[in-house]
Amino acid sequence: MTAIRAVNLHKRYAGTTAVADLSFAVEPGRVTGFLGPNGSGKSTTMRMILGLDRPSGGTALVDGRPYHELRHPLRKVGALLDAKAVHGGRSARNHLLAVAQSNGLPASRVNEVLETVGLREVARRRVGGFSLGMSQRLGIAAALLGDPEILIFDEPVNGLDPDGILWIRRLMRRLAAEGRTVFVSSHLMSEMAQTADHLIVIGRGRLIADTSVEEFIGRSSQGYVRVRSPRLAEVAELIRVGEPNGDHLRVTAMSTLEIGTITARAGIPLEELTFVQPSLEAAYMELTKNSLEFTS
Ligand SMILES: Nc1ncnc2c1ncn2[C@@H]1O[C@H](COP(=O)(O)OP(=O)(O)OP(=O)(O)O)[C@@H](O)[C@H]1O
Repeated sequence: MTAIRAVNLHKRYAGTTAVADLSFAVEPGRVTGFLGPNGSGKSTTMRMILGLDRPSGGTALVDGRPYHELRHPLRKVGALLDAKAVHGGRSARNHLLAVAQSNGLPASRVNEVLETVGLREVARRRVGGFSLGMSQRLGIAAALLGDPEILIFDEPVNGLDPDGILWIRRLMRRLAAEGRTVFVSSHLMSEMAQTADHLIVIGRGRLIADTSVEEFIGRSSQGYVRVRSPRLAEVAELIRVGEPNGDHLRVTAMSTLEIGTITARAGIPLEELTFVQPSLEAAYMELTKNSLEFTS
């Protein structure tokens, strides 16, 4: 059963289209990365899934229903959107107790989730004094309170130190291994490559790719050969398949050996003949380059 489904989702704010005709499905038992540059509409989409924003068109379904029709929403879906959006005067424990009580969840869950996120020792401290990493952990504790099948995390590693990042990655992998649905946004390909099984990539509110991470890596690891020569025009004419790119040629249809053999036979000197394996980040930049809100 598909856990989250967006069908022709659309969101317009005055003067801005934040999400445009967006359709995708998020399946259980894996981590699905929701990837896109800043301002591409990830938070808006997540807010529509969670019933916090009303779509201008289309629908967002959680377990086959709009969020507001779920009988026990927190038992179905837990979310971390903005970690700092909690009452700073309360202790971590009281914050979680308030969430549990107002949602008909047993108070016994509070200690369990405090333990899971490693905040037991600081449970009585005021949330207002928490670091960003501690706040993220608290937000995740709140998301886990109802022991939900579906988890939605918006940029959970933003601003965390390496320990915190590793911890969140492991937690997400564990939740998915338990058969839960994990839908997590990020603007960093490198982060998603290490955490996600599947990717939904958007740019300017539109779907760019819906693919497994494996496939994405496979597709983007084709590479090309960079050729530089003081007689570049002659090289281009000889090999015919090179694409001029500034002071060099980019060749995808020939190997370094083929190019080297042809140019050696013609007696043309080369300054450079390199096989370039693009990084995942580079592949992602290439994919989204036309959909950046601002380019520097
Ligand atoms: N309440 C709002 N009113 C007006 N415009 C908004 C509002 N919320 C978002 N937007 C606009 O909608 C677009 C998408 O924003 P959104 O926050 O969903 O993107 P994002 O991918 O989550 O970005 P980021 O990674 O920077 O959080 C942006 O152009 C943003 O300025």
